[in-house]
Amino acid sequence: MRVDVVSIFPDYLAPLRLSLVGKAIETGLIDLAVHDLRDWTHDRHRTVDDTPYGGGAGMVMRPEPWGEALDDLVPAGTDARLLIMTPSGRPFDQRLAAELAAEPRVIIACGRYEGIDARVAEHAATRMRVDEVSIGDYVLNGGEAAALVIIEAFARLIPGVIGNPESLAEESHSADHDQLLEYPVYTKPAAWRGLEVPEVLLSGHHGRITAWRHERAVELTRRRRPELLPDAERTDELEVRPAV
Ligand SMILES: NC(=S)c1ccno1
Repeated sequence: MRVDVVSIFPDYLAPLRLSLVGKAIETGLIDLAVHDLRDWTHDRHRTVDDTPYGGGAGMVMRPEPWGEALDDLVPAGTDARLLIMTPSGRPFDQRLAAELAAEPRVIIACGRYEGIDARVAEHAATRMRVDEVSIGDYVLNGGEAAALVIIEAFARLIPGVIGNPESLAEESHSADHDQLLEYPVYTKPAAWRGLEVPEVLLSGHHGRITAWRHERAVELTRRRRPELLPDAERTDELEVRPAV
């Protein structure tokens, strides 16, 4: 899989060279290229922004550098998916992460200032798939932090990136886990500061352990994210429990 990231702060993406994503890049599972948008400017000051039409505070990213960058990175006839990081985008979730993990090429545009001229997405959509994506209902100073989150979320789903694919099966929000939140996990010691590991987990009874874990996942999801509950697990009774 080829991933291109375009930013005016390319060094912000340096952490991608670490840990599992970094190893996937080293082994060639992921081909990552990070580009400086200013390489597609032609003036002495390498200008990427200008004042907004219609007035208002702040600056808007000019369309020309983005247009030329996408022309170079996505030649005509190339199958690619462009992601534009913006707080006004569609919510990023595990389902979209799984979609992206199956893409041959992803280009991520990291906006700054008040955002990227809207015509960039409009023009790009005439020749590639474009998604304006948000990692949450909050505003960052730019799209770079969002790009780090999204790349990590989909890269780990690419076969071979995670050593043991079994560990993906029961994670929060995974399709194999009915999109439930993950059950609580424990390791040695069995007793710590007066707190005991739930006895069932020490029983060696795999059927009971599986049932207990599912019950905890449903209970946690009902308490923290009831909208994620599958219909089969929804109940009408109001459960009053300590907020944990
Ligand atoms: N919430 C997202 S993705 C964002 C990008 C820039 N600012 O916020």
